[in-house]
Amino acid sequence: MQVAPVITIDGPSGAGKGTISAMLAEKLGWHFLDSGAIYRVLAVASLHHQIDALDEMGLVPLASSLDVSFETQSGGTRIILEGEDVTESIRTEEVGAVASQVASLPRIREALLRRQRAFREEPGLVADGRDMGTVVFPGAQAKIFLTASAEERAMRRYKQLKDKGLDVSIERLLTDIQARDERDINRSVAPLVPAEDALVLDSTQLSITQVLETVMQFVEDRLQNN
Ligand SMILES: Nc1ncnc2c1ncn2[C@@H]1O[C@H](COP(=O)(O)OP(=O)(O)OP(=O)(O)O)[C@@H](O)[C@H]1O
Ligand SMILES: Nc1ccn([C@@H]2O[C@H](COP(=O)(O)O)[C@@H](O)[C@H]2O)c(=O)n1
Repeated sequence: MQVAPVITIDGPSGAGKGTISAMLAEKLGWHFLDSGAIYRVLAVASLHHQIDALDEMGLVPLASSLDVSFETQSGGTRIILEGEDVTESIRTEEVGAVASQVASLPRIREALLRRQRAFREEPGLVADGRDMGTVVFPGAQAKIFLTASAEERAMRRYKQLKDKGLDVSIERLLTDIQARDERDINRSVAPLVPAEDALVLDSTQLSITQVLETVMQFVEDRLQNN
């Protein structure tokens, strides 16, 4: 049976995965999976239900039956958790930190696998995360590992949050990013690591346009030769 093609974009927090994945999906007219949003939603659900972020057995039923929907509207995708719009509230650094704790639990990752794979639909999928090319879609047609220095990623996040009118400290953002990197890289399951067949792209010195051009060229080449 023919299955829809997949392009995976993995990498650390703030590397630009979401930005590039959304642009690529738009250009190709493909679906887009922001897998980090699923972990973030679970983090918020754990707070709602007062389940500790490291209580693996307590979180499994919640992860397996997570009441979340991704509703595409003209202004973008709205994320609805248990009837509440959490599109903006899942984006805080605090929720990101809880998400990375929840994501370190093997049974939680297992419980979320099917939900992520269900996004693979015709005409194709661009999937953004940490383990898209290594675990969730190992047979993807093109895999990219997008990275940048922690200092550059903290600076990008700082500008992003300042633009939203939030008062943040760059030192604190850098510490948070380094802690999240450490947890994502060193966890026992699905650690943050480039897939063997991934294009590793360091965007520290590259603009969004330059990254998109490089990624597009690589993807076109892979899709033609697959
Ligand atoms: N090459 C780049 N140069 C400058 N700024 C960039 C670049 N790529 C992305 N950005 C900006 O950096 C910020 C973070 O990007 P983005 O949210 O896409 O990162 P991410 O890897 O998806 O992070 P996370 O995994 O935490 O969701 C955004 O404000 C985005 O516009
Ligand atoms: N495939 C993934 C995606 C995300 N995570 C974890 O979730 C945290 C939040 O992700 P963002 O991309 O929205 O920042 C992230 O720090 C990871 O710990 C994951 O493990 N696997």
